[in-house]
Order: sequence, then structure tokens, then C-alpha cells
Amino acid sequence: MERIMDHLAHERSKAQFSVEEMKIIWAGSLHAFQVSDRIARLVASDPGFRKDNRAVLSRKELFKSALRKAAYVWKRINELALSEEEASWLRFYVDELAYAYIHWGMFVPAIKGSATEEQQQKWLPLANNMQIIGTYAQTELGHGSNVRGLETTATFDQETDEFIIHSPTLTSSKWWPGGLGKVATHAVVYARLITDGQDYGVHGFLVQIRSLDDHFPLPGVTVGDIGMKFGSGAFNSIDNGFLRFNHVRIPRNQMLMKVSRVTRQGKYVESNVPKQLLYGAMVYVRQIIVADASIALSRAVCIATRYSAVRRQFGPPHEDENGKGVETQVIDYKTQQSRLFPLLASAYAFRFVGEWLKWLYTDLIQKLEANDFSTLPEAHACTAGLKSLTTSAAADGIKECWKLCGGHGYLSSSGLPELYAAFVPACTYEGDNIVLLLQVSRFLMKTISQLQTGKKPIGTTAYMAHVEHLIQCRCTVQKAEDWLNPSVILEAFEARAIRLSVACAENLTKFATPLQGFSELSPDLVEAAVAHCQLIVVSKFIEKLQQNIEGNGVKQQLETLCNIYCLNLIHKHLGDFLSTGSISPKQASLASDQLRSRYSKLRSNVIALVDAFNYTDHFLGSVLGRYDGNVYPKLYEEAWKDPLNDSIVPDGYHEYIQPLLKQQLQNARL
Ligand SMILES: CC/C=C\C/C=C\C/C=C\C/C=C\C/C=C\C/C=C\CC/C=C/C(=O)SCCNC(=O)CCNC(=O)[C@H](O)C(C)(C)COP(=O)(O)OP(=O)(O)OC[C@H]1O[C@@H](n2cnc3c(N)ncnc32)[C@H](O)[C@@H]1OP(=O)(O)O
Ligand SMILES: Cc1cc2nc3c(=O)[nH]c(=O)nc-3n(C[C@H](O)[C@H](O)[C@H](O)COP(=O)(O)OP(=O)(O)OC[C@H]3O[C@@H](n4cnc5c(N)ncnc54)[C@H](O)[C@@H]3O)c2cc1C
Repeated sequence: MERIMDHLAHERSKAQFSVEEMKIIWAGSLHAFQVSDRIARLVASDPGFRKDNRAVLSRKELFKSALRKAAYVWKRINELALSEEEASWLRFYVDELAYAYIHWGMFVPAIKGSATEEQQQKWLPLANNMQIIGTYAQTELGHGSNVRGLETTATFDQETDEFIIHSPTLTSSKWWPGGLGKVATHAVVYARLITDGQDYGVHGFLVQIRSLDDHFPLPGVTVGDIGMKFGSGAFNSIDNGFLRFNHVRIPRNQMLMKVSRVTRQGKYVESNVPKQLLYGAMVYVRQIIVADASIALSRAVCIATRYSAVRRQFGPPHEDENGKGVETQVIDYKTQQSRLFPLLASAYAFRFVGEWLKWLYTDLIQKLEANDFSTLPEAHACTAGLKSLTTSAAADGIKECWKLCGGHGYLSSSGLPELYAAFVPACTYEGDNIVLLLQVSRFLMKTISQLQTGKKPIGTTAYMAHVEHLIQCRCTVQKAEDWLNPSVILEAFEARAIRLSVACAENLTKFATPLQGFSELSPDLVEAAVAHCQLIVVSKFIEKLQQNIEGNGVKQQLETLCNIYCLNLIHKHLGDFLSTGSISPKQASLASDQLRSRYSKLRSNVIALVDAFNYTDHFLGSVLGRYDGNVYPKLYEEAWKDPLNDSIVPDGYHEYIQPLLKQQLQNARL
């Protein structure tokens, strides 16, 4: 036991940089680090936030436990008079999916984004004080991705000055909204607005669905939970629900009227803001999900890295730091490094691109407030594309981390199965990842077509202004070290991205209609969108390194991580880089050489690099990822805690095992 604890300490002593300074870089600022660190410790030390029994609870127990925690969170927020920032850290570290995620993450933002000032003044105080609990009811049984296909209707009745909300078909039942099944009192419901006999498409409406006195559904409302979801624990603590309306009436002023409104006379009036703002809550949540992706991936990487340093298998006998003969740490196998280190690098890359995306979103909001809508298309493309790219990579990465931990990774106590089950739906919710990439490709094709009109591409598409150069340039790498030059990397990624996009644009012209072309070429368009999004991540990582980064050795570690992130992408997408002529086969081979050498350079720092995430053992929730590396005794201890071990002889022995054994014995005697 002692040896293993010493082992991680030895790993930490090998770090070539200041972990404390890296913690600040990871957190984003000294202030963010201090607040999050304080709240993380507060949560970890409070028995009310225990979560180690989650996997063995039944659905009902799990749900009730999540309700209890959500109420306790609210109590602590008020008792401690936490600021909004501290409160969101508290919810984050409690790490229990519950209705509050949707209430704060979608219901409140939808009101802020789509309601008029007057409506906000009425509804936001109620929501902010949790006098009402809200959900976001968009998706239906029959349509999720195709928002324009939603069937729920909101028909204006001029006589009573009300909207009648109705579910005309089974497929129009709302299906999936979190917190809807058993908790929410109100919902932002997306429905087709019909007035004067005309259908004006999907709009948002604020609808009360349960009584604030006895919690029963209001007349005309049928509501319930949609059932168990994948994995133990994970999303089963939350009540994703179904909802049907039978001619439910709401006052006219509960239509969210920032984008358009209906007058007392039933006239539909558009405001001067773009219709797409109706989808504003999705833009907001997608940028949050990019930050979630870096957190979920970094959690998994932290577990797999610490465990890989503790675990030993095979190998020529080594001497450890105390001169004892030991087997090889699995982290020293090159295959383990080539699977794990790119994931560590990705966690950092996603953190930085998430930080940038948050800036982009804040900038968008400021512009929208000044009636400047010019950056909305780019913000939509970036949030959609990066949400897709980072969640797909993080979900795959978590699964890889579990396999990197061998058999023990499959145990609930490793924390990895639940993390995977909780995160994998991020590839679907807030927009299916493929559907979102197709949105990005649409944006790219539009940008390319506008190049011919002389319109200058801006922001993340600014590189497209150099299309002529990027289409014909040749990569200058001649030796492996050349791959350490950021401008060489950047140009290779820009060349690959634009060549894939231009090829799609040219091929699209060969079809009878753009629609047909888009449909036939959609796999290629998705690849072009991925290339563009990877370029954004790469360029934001490189930009981060150009900032003033303090701390002993910190910048050097980030440079190595950036190199690994980029070179591994080249390695994984070699087909793209070679087929577009962005690099040559010889240069690809030099990139692989450089990648291997970066792994060796990173090796002694990896434990410190995951320590820099500053995750408490409570938050990690993993025996394999414990800070002290004391894995085996704790695994044994955890095993004893399983309810099956409550009794020596299992329940069912007398009914099913003993008679069987006796029968066999009798048969043998006959
Ligand atoms: C127990 C816990 C244990 C452990 C925990 C451990 C770990 C936890 C780990 C992770 C979990 C972490 C966090 C979880 C937190 C919260 C999660 C909780 C719940 C999830 C909540 C989910 C909510 C939802 O899913 S809500 C529903 C979302 N739905 C969608 O996203 C639908 C997707 N579809 C669309 O967006 C659209 O329909 C469309 C695909 C865009 C197509 O629409 P349409 O046909 O109308 O559009 P066009 O293509 O014609 O485009 C028209 C035009 O508009 C532009 N456009 C489109 N969208 C937008 C937009 N959003 N903003 C701006 N502009 C937009 C488009 O580009 C076109 O423009 P042009 O005409 O110029 O081309
Ligand atoms: C855990 C979880 C929580 C959720 N929470 C909420 C919530 O709070 N509120 C809410 O309103 N919704 C919620 N949702 C619903 C979610 O937003 C939708 O499931 C999501 O938008 C995907 O839509 P879909 O299910 O209709 O998938 P579909 O669109 O039916 O996708 C099925 C398949 O078809 C493909 N596909 C679809 N369209 C195209 C196309 N045009 N081109 C190519 N391929 C296509 C997809 O790639 C996918 O492979 C939640 C979902 C989950 C899993």
C-alpha cells in the first residue's frame, strides 16, 4: 500500500513545471481558480453531497436522492448567501443531474433570450427564486432535429385573447424535456403559431403545466416520465418527460414576444430582430456544452492517467525509486501513451476553445443588444460545430479511458461507466452531432460562394480570404523539428480545410439542384465541416500560447500538448491531408516521428498535468483516479460495500441454489 502511495508522489516529483500556476491557466484566472477551489472543497466535505452509492440505488431512490440534493443545494446557496458565480460552481461540483440543470440552463436562458422586457420582469423573479420550476419543451415524439416539423399548435382565439395549446397527434407529444416528467411547474413550449387561419411556424410559449398548490397536472395536461435511460445512475436521476395538451388555454401575453408578436386583433407582427433568435437558447447551451466536454474528458483522463501510473504489468524487472524490483508501469508502454496522451492534450485544447467560445458568445450578446446581428451566423456555426466536434471526441475519449484501465475500468467504482453514460447523450441533445455539422457545412458553402462576390470572410473563416494561396501552397516541412513551428501546422490545417470545402463547393455545382447536391454529398460536407472545426481548435490553442503565460515551465508543457493535439489529428486524418496534397507522405512520416518524441517529452509531467485540473476525489468519484494512488486496498474496500456482500449466504440460496445442489447430490447417490 505504502509503495503505491509513494509511487504517485514520485511521479509528482518529476514534473518540470509549476502545477499551481497551471491550475490557474486551467481555471481561466486566479479568481476563477480560487472560487472553484473553495466551492469544490466545501462540497467534498459536506456529507449531504455524498454520491458514492449512486450506482446501487433503484430508479425511484436515485430520483428522490437527486431531489433531496437539489433542495439541499438551494438551501446552502441561500444560507451561505452565495453569488451567482459561486452558486453555479456549487451545482457543478455536486455533480448530480437534476431538474435544476434545465431550469437554470435552458428555461431561464430561453426567457432571457426570447421574452420581451415586460415579460422578463414578470417571469424571471419567479424563476430566479424557484417559485416556479421550468423546463424546455421543444422536442416531440416525432421530431427533434427538424424543429420546423414540430406539430404542437398554439391557435389564437381572438374572442378570449388566449392561445389554445394542443397536441393534435401522438407524434406531437413533447418527449425528452428534462425535469418535465415529475417536477416542472412551467414549460417553455415550442408550438406552431396559428392566427387568422394562417400557420406562422414554430414559436415559444410559456405554459403552466402543474398546480402550484398540489402539483397535480392542470386540466387538459397529460404528463409523465419517459422511462429508464442508458446506464446505472447517470441520466436516470433526472425525469425526462412526455407532455400532451388537450386544448389548454394560456393568455396571449404568454407567447414569448421578443422576435414577433400577435396583437389583440390577432395580427402577426414581426420585430426587426432575425427569426433565428428564437433558437437563441440553443446557441447559449451549445457553448456551455463545449466547456462540459473538456470537463468530462479531463475527468476521464485524470482517472486513466493516475491509474496507468499505479498499474504495473509485465516488462523487464525495473528498480523503483527505493531500489526494489518491480514490473513496468503501464503508462510506460508506448501504445498506452499513444492512446492516452492525445486525450490529455484534447482536454486542454477543448478547455481553451471553450474559453474562446464563451468570449465569442458574450461578444454576440453585446452586439445583439446594440441591434448588430452581423456575427449571429458565425456564432451559430461555431457553437454548433464545436459542440459536435468536442462532444463526439469526449464521448469516444471517455470510452477509451475506460479501456485504458483494463478490467477495473469496467467497475462502477472506477467512475468511468457512469461518466460515459452521463456524457454520451451530449452527442445527441442540443442538436444531433451530424445534423449540426451539416449546419456548419451550409455556412461554409455560403462563405465560399460569397468569396466570388468580393465579400470578405471574417472571424473563423478569415483564412478563406487566402483561398488562392491555400489551394496551391506546399507544406515546407523537411525534418521532424519543422513540425514544431506553429505557422507550419496552421497552414497545413488551413490548406486541408479549404481544399475539402472548395472540392465540395465544386462538386455541388454538378447536381441538378443544390438540395440534391447537399443530400448526395452530405458525407463529404460533414468531413469538410470537421476539418474546419478542428482548424478552429488548433488555431485557438496556438493563439493561447501567444498570450503572456506565466509560471515556471507552464508554457513549455502547453506547447508540447498543443503539438501532440495537432500532430495526432494529422495522424488520425492522414487520408484528408494526403488526398488534398496538404502534406506529402514523407512529411506525414516526419509528423509521426515528431509525435513519438513529444510523447517521451510529456511522460514525466503527465501526473502533474492531470493534478492541474484540481479535481477533488469527491468530484472524480473514482477509486482508480484517487489522488493518493491507493487503488488496490480501496477497490477491495469498495467491493465489500456492495449490497450483495451484506449477507454471507445470498438471498435466494434457500429457494434456488440449495434445492438444486440437493437434487444433484441425490441423483449422484442413486
Ligand atoms: C448523475 C450524474 C453523474 C455523473 C455526471 C457526470 C458527468 C456529467 C457529464 C456531463 C453532463 C454535463 C452537463 C449536462 C448538462 C446539461 C444537460 C442536461 C440536459 C440537456 C438538455 C437538452 C436540451 C435539448 O436537447 S433542447 C432541444 C435541442 N434541439 C435541437 O438542438 C434541435 C436541432 N435542430 C436545429 O437546431 C434546427 O432545426 C436546424 C438543424 C438548425 C434546422 O432548422 P431549420 O430547418 O429551421 O433551419 P435551416 O437549416 O433552414 O436554417 C435556417 C437559418 O437559420 C440558421 N440557424 C439555424 N439554427 C440557428 C441558431 N441556433 N442560431 C442562429 N441561426 C440559426 C441557419 O444557419 C440558416 O441560416 P441561413 O438561412 O443564413 O443559411
Ligand atoms: C438525455 C437527453 C436529454 C434531452 N433533453 C431535452 C430537453 O430538455 N428538451 C428538449 O426539447 N429536447 C431534449 N432532448 C431531445 C434532443 O434535443 C433530441 O433528441 C435531439 O435534438 C436529436 O433529435 P432526434 O432525437 O429527433 O434525432 P433524429 O433527428 O431522429 O436523429 C436520428 C438519426 O437521423 C440522423 N439525421 C436526422 N436528420 C438528418 C439530416 N437532415 N441529415 C442527415 N442525418 C440526419 C441523425 O444524425 C441520427 O443519426 C434530449 C435528448 C436526450 C438524449
